[in-house]
Amino acid sequence: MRQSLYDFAGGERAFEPFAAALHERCLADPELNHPFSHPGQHPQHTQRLAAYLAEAFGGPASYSAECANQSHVVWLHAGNGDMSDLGRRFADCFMLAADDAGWPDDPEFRAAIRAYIDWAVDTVAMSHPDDTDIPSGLPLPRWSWDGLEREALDKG
Ligand code: HEM
Repeated sequence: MRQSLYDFAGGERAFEPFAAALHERCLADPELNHPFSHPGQHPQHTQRLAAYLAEAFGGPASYSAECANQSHVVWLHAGNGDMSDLGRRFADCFMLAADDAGWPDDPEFRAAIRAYIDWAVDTVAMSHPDDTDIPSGLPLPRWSWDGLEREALDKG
């Protein structure tokens, strides 16, 4: 079986540096820094984001086991109105963070993670701009070289 995106990125050690770089990139962006500068954000933000992304890319299901489910993450981003420009900026930061963290610059890998983040921006961050009424118990979506793993979604 083909290596997961998680393993290809570098496995366990690859995700915290990536999440830290992504957070730095967001803070350095003139628009994106606002949502990330609100008080009361989770003190373990970077670690939780790292665990979420590791699981999304085929790593261990630690975020689902120890943190929360997809419903919570969608809810965190819901009800903020039109964020389309922020979404595009976030996706750009995501790709720059891959460089910052020294992730492989293999073109197929980069295309797979670009496809993921474009999809995730729509699904996670912008699916509920005007309400916070999120279906409960949504499983964390897994992404592979071929895109969304629907089977994982169906199984929950
Ligand atoms: C428009 C783009 C986005 C903005 C402005 C944004 C903003 C935020 C903010 C402000 C937080 C911190 C919430 C808190 O701790 O109170 C957060 C947490 C988080 N975001 Fe985003 N986000 C965006 C896109 C995304 C995307 C596309 C994903 C998924 C790939 C994502 C995954 C997460 C995760 C996993 C957390 C941490 C949840 C936890 O603490 O358990 N975000 N986001």
